[in-house]
Order: sequence, then C-alpha cells, then structure tokens
Amino acid sequence: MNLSRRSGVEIRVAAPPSKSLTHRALVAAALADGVSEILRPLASEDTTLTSQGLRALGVAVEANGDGLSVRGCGGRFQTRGPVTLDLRNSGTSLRLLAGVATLSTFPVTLTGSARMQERPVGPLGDAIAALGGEVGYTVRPGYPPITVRGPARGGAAVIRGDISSQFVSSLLMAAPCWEDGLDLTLIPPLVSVSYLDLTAAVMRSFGVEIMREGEHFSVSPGVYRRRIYAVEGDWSSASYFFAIGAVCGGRVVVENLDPASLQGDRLFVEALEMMGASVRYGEDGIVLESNGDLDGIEADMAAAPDTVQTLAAVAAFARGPTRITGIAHLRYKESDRIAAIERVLGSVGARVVVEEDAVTITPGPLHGATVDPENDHRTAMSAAVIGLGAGGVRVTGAGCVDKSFPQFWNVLQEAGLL
Ligand SMILES: O=C(O)C1=C[C@@H](OP(=O)(O)O)[C@@H](O)[C@H](O)C1
Ligand SMILES: C=C(OP(=O)(O)O)C(=O)O
Repeated sequence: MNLSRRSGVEIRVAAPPSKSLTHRALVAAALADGVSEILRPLASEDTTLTSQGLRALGVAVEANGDGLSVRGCGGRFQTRGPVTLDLRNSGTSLRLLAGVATLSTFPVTLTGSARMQERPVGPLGDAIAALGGEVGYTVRPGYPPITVRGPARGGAAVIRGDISSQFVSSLLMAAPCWEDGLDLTLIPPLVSVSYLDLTAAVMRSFGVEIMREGEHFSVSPGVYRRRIYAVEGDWSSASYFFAIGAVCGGRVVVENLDPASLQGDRLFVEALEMMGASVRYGEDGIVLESNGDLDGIEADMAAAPDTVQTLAAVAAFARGPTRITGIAHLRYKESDRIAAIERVLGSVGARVVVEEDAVTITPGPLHGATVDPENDHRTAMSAAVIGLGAGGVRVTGAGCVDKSFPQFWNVLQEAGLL
C-alpha cells in the first residue's frame, strides 16, 4: 500500500464495531441459558476465531442478518472428545477461551501462530490450576500450546497484573460457571485495566454478579442470562482517523463511538488535545480539528496499550519530544511493539530512545520509507498515519489489518486518502 502526503483533510468515517466487546459478548452468550443475539458484531479475523473456537466447543454460532445468533450451553460445553483450538494470532481469543475451557468435559488444547507461541499464558495457567483445573504445556512451560482440563471448582486465587489483563478477564468470565465462584486478587502494577471494566460490564449485562474493590474481584456462582447485545464502536480502530486529522491538519468526524464508553482508548483523543488538536463530542460523531501544529507531551498509556503506536506516529510530527510511559507490556503483543516503534519511526527519520517502560520520540526531518509491519495490524495502521503525514511511505503485507479492521484500507480509499 502506498501513502502520499495529504494536508487539510476533510473526512467523515464510521468506527467499526469493538473487537474487545465482540469477543466478550460471544463468550458470555456462549455460556448463557438460551439463544442470544449479538447485533453489529465486528467481522474480523480475530472475532471469527473466537466464534470458531466456541463452535468447536459445541456452541451454535450462526449468522443472523448483520448479527450473530448464539445458542448458549448454560455453563457446560457439550464436547464429545478432546478439542484442539488454533487461535492463530488472537491473544484475546486464546486467553478468554483458556479460562472457559475448564467448562468442557474433555481436555481442550489452545494453540496459535509461531508468534502466539511466544506470548505468555503461564500466570493464567497457574491460576486455573490453583482453582482446580488441570493445565499442561506441550512445548514450552508457560506458553501456548496449553492444554486445560476441567472441571475447576473456583474459589480464591492470586494473579500478577503486569503482563496481560486478558488473564484476569479469562478467569472472571469463566467464574460464574464454577461451583465456588471466584475471589481474585491482582498483584500490582496493573496494566490494561480498562479492559477489566469492559469484561465486568459485559458480564453484568448478561446478568451475572461481579464486584470489584481496588485490586480485588469477586464473582458469585450464577447463570449468564441470554440477551440481545449491541456492540458499540471501537475507539482503538478510530484512533488512526483522529491521528490522520492531527498530523495532516483539517477536520475528521468519526461516527459510531460512545462518548461515555468504558474503552480505555478513549484516552487517545485526550492525548491529541494535549498536543494541540481540538476535540468536540458532537451530536453525530466525535469531531477533531487540527491545524497540524502539535506539541510534544508526556503520556502514561498503561491503560490504553493499543493506541500507543498511533500516539508514537503522531509524536513524530510534533514540535518537541514526546515521552510515552507504562508500555513494558507492549513487548508481549502480536510483535514486540516497542521494537516496532523504534524500527518504523527510525526508518522515517524520527529519533526513538527506548527505556524498560517508556519510549521518547524526538521528531526529525521526516522522509519516506518502506515499512514491513511484520504481521502486526497496529504497526501497519500507524504506518499509514505516518505515510499520510509525511508522504512516500509504502506498507508491505498490508492485509494484516484483517485481524481487527478488515475494512481499514477501503475506508481510507473511500475517504479519498489513498
Ligand atoms: O481484553 C482485551 O480485549 C484486550 C486487552 C489488551 O491486552 P493486554 O491485557 O494483554 O494488554 C489489548 O491490548 C488487546 O488488544 C485486547
Ligand atoms: C493486542 C491485540 O490483540 P490480541 O492480544 O487479542 O492479539 C491488539 O489488537 O492490538
């Protein structure tokens, strides 16, 4: 994909449905006591992997118009033998399904791409074992492939919070179906905490009880109630459009976003405001205006990991350095995203200094480059932002956006930006 420099953009786009909420709604509906309807789910590689995984566990997930109809299993998967799930590159699918695999009568092996086999799952495995499940690893302890065998009783467990919130979401979502529910204590520091709010919100909307006090969660044994669930728009996917407005200058309107959303990536537009863009929550969308003059900032992005690369891309266009903190856990994503920031921004002329938990980006005269996103969708989409701001950027392997946002390049084309 070739990106040329644009300035003074005027675009109106709709955010695609939320990936995180689609995964969660599928899992909750699969555990519920009847047929649920999921309206406006995200159609993407990763959410399809969650649907396929649930089907392999015996749950009927069927297209119903634009939505999905899910016949819940009532808390026990009716498997007829051992199951192997290939969740490819989807961390959320693998981690969420590892917890609910304790609800299968037969062992479930969860595996994925070569990169997925480098993404940790050990703290989740240890917690499942402490709660009464059986856990084994066939290649490397603590990494997929992981085999989970239920039943788990539930009860009390402790888990570290600094690697991935998905471990916690996984235990929380399975917990209502365990005899003793769950009392879970998280060991700080906590990363990606906003995703735990999303998990709790979806669980509550499917009728189960979950309480949080600081670092402590408790979930009572209970039943997910079937329901009609409409998926709101995705603030992470929307970040690329806001970023384009900020670096190119002009006016960008993004529709289909809830201004009161619990999604942590809502923080991203606040970062752009600090950099000098103006943001208004209008009747028919979120409106960003910018004259392209941006200041460098300091931002703690621990709660919003998926927009760190978008912010790093914008930082390359600011007047001074930007320091982004709270990001050590980006090393465990689809790629090592701290290395990706250093590599991509370095290749277009910005200077990047990496620390254990931070990066500092110092803008320089920018020039074009060929960017290989190394199969990381967020690297590809943030490279598009750099390309539209600086020009002369070619993104190879552009199809990797299918993971979370298959329409990304089409939306740019329809907006007249390609
Ligand atoms: O639970 C979720 O839906 C997600 C949690 C985050 O991961 P970590 O908790 O591993 O940081 C985020 O990066 C991922 O894209 C989606
Ligand atoms: C990290 C991501 O997803 P996952 O962990 O589900 O692979 C992402 O979408 O940026």
